Amino acid sequence: MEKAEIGLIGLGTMGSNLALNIAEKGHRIAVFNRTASKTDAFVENAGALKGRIVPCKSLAELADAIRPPRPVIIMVLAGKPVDEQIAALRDELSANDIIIDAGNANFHDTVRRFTELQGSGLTFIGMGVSGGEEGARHGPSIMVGGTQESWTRVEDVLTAISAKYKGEPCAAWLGPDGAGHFVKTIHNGIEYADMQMIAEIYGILRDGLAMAPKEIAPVFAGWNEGRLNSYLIEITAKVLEADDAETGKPVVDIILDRAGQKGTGKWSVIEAQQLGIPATAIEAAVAARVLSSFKAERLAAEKAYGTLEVERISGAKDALLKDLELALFAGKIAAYAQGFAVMEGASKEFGWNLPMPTIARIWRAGCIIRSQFLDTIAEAFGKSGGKGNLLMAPAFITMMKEAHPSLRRIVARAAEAGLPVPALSSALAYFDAYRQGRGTSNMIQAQRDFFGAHGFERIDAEGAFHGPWGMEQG
Ligand SMILES: NC(=O)C1=CN([C@@H]2O[C@H](COP(=O)(O)OP(=O)(O)OC[C@H]3O[C@@H](n4cnc5c(N)ncnc54)[C@H](OP(=O)(O)O)[C@@H]3O)[C@@H](O)[C@H]2O)C=CC1
Ligand SMILES: O=C(CO)[C@H](O)[C@H](O)COP(=O)(O)O
Repeated sequence: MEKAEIGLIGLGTMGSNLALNIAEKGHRIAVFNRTASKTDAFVENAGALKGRIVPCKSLAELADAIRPPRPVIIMVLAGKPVDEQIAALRDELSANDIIIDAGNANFHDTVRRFTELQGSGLTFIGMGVSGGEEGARHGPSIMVGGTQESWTRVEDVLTAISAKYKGEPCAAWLGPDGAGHFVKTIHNGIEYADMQMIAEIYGILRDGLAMAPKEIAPVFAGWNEGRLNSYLIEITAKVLEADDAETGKPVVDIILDRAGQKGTGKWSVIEAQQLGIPATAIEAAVAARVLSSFKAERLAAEKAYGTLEVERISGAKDALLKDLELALFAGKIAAYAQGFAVMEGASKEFGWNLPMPTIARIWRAGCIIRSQFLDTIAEAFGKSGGKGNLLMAPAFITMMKEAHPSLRRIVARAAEAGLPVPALSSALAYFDAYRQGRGTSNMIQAQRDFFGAHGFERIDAEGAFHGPWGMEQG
């Protein structure tokens, strides 16, 4: 039988679609799934692509079906399952074969796996893939970490299956070992912030203006035609339009307000904290998902404090909608500035030399946060080389100057109305603190020195000083 060019393990949502994408681009692919019945069903439903798919019932069969040197993609749940698959593959593969972990791995695991495989003859690639089901099938954004030499060996197939932005492939080698998975993690952190801020604006429209889903849908659809144009805004409008077949009610109204999460948002926040880079909008988004999961506690608290009235915001609706659009845009700028700053911090810390303009470019299509906005970021980073906070790029200074007064008004009105906007208000506070030449941490320094003799710097002299606190010092 003709040998396959590539193998794939894990025929779940992402793996099955990625396998079809690879087959569609003309590559013969061998596939294996832990639950064999899924492999059979997958091949059965592969239609015209069936002839390019080699179903395998074991990893030995999979290895035998691929022409060496073998590239094998693992697309299973993150964590232990990946380690188990790598351990089992090591017995079946030989020198020069490449193992590619394409799931959402924690980059620390990727660095460890990369190191463990060094000297084994096998090569390891940690690859972030974004785009969900649809992206995997028709073109995801692909973020590769590993040796540059290993990237050249798989570049053709990965660029072929990736999304294209005006003909440019959204796949790139971003740096050694964990670089690809780190960038994918921060992509997801930004995704969390984007989604949370959209949900907060939806909350203002629903509870502040008492608008029904079908009234809100055209608002988002309209914004999708302007500066907020993005996949997430587009699907938000579609979500708001959809009805539940069983009840006839808008689907969004029957979905429980308890958000799930698989870990990438939390990893983003942990890494931001470890690197000492503020990522407050992302942190707020992760915390909001956690708080959303305390459903019973929230219901009890609502009972204790009393239910707030719906329709809490009044005034000229057109002006308010314009403010909401600009507020969301300003929040988005701050959240992306934070995400890119975390990547810049990691790049320095781990010596990765992450190519920021390339990252912005490969996020313009295929991935969940794809947007017109990323093209603006790519352009700004193209000029600056991607160094420094996005908030200091000339184009972003202009945009933020126009948009931040709206963010300020919306956060203030939401606070007055009792509507929670944690990500938007964190974004605003970050911006206000970032642009404040003289902040208030002189007081923190005074307090630290008062109770702990930690010392402080003066504005008018070099050196370390103590305050006149006397015996009260702790
Ligand atoms: N869904 C999405 O939008 C995206 C997901 N990802 C990432 O891709 C990866 C796969 O996700 P997705 O396809 O959604 O997940 P699914 O739940 O759809 O599929 C999971 C796959 O993992 C396999 N698997 C689970 N546990 C084990 C194990 N212990 N040993 C061997 N195989 C195992 C399953 O096999 P079996 O059929 O036998 O259970 C199945 O093939 C994850 O890392 C996810 O975070 C990345 C981008 C987007
Ligand atoms: O990687 C993805 C999108 O980019 C996955 O859909 C991921 O599952 C999203 O994260 P979470 O499940 O935590 O919301």
